[in-house]
Amino acid sequence: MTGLTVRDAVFDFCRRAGMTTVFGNPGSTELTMFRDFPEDFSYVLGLQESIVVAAAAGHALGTGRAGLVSLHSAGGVGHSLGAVFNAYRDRVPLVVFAGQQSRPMLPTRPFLSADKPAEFPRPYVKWSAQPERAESVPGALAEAYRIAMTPPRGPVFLSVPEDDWDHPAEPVPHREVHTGFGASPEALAEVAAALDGAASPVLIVGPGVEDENALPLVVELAERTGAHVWISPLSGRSGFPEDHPQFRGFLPPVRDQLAGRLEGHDVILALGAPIFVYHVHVEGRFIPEGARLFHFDCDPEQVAWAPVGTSVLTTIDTGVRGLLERVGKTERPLPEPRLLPATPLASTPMDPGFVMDAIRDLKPPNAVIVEEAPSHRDDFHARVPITASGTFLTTGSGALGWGLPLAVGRALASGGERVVCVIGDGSIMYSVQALWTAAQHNVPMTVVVLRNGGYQAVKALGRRIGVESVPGSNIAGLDYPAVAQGLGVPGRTVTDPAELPEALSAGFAHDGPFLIDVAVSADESPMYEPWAR
Ligand SMILES: O=C(O)C(=O)c1ccccc1
Repeated sequence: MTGLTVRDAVFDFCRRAGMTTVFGNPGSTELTMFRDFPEDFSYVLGLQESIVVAAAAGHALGTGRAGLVSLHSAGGVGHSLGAVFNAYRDRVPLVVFAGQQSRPMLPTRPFLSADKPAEFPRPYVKWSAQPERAESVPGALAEAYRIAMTPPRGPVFLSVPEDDWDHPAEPVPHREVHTGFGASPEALAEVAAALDGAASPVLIVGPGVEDENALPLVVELAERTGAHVWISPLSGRSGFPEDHPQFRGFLPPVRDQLAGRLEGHDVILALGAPIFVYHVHVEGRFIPEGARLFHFDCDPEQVAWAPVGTSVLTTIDTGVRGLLERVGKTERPLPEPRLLPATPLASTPMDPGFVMDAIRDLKPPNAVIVEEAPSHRDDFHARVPITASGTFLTTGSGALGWGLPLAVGRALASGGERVVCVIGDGSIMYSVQALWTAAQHNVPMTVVVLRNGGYQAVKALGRRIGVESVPGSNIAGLDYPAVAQGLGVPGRTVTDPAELPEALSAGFAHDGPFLIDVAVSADESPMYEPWAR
């Protein structure tokens, strides 16, 4: 025997994996996990479990390592699940520990205990277990971690009864796992031939490109082929330099509109992008008639359910590298340059576009934008071009309450860059306690609340189908700077457009978190129906 406990072996493994920041919210069933908490680990407290998970995700996206999470038994896991759903769909690697009552108590269903703990977070975890024996916990963690980090990455879940942590255990042997994998030469030759022979190819860049640090390769492929480039609908990451002359914009999450944007292209190559994320149902073609679609992704399930096209199971870096070895240089006409929309006139309340343009012009050059302002998403993308990999994050899956804690976690991983969280007044209230964590750690984050007084995206989606009045969609009467102040974050309200530049500049330069609440006008048009505008 080595004299080690399960706890020693677990922390030793986490240390070797670079997971030394625990995002958590503790309870009695986790007390034994934290006996003699190692000095080289830190614990970041979130005041509710969905905040804990989203902050760990922001940290993971900032560091490139898996996030480490500790949740309280059944209730805590329940609170976290909306964020776990986003982490799963957005492919963020997280190792989630959950507490559990001691094994001898479990037969009589004690207070706080989880029934069928491994089933609770499914299907939104890649792997889930409560090991049969205490001494199996470290090995189960190693397996879980490797699964979390294997493309497509995602959350894994480990329920550990509290009496397991003091149990003797062996250390986990060191192992390496190389997780990239590639397409067959035949598949690459087929796609390369299609690109070479295309009259007008188009690339659709999805979040997988950033996940795999493949952006330089994708830019090279775009320039080699002269293809137009779109970002996939509702992508949760930046994907392509939006000031590049070949960049065309974001595809709409509506089937017929999306196919319309691709009209005129004969060869479509989707890279790390699901085909396709839609938000509302409309009948129609997936892609234009006669076009050939090729789809590169690392997820066997996605290549199975993709409704059209030829899928190639590959990680994006290896797949694109393989294409670059085979595709010739073709000069094709560049698309018309994209123009920024005109800045709206100053008004009270302010047009949201007026605020976005000011954010674009005044934000620090290395800022990372975290966006959760659903009714302004299209306008935001049109006005604030993202030009560097890793500098835009949002939910690609839709569970709100993710953006603010994601920004806090990303700011905790900051190497000097400022995080600018652009968020709706509806969105921020799902997880506003995340401001407290931001204040405790004095993170470099500026929150800009676009306050339009309601769940405007829901109203706008209602308008597109003739539901003119949506019950429960007004949320006026909240004082956001006062709420922030109560959680330890200074803030101010701006109603006069003339004050906005000074307020933003001061907020971006503030030492620590700062909140700016801006009264904006509510858009009256239906969502996703541009012809109605
Ligand atoms: O459609 C919705 O109800 C919704 O919650 C949502 C989430 C993100 C963006 C837009 C709408």
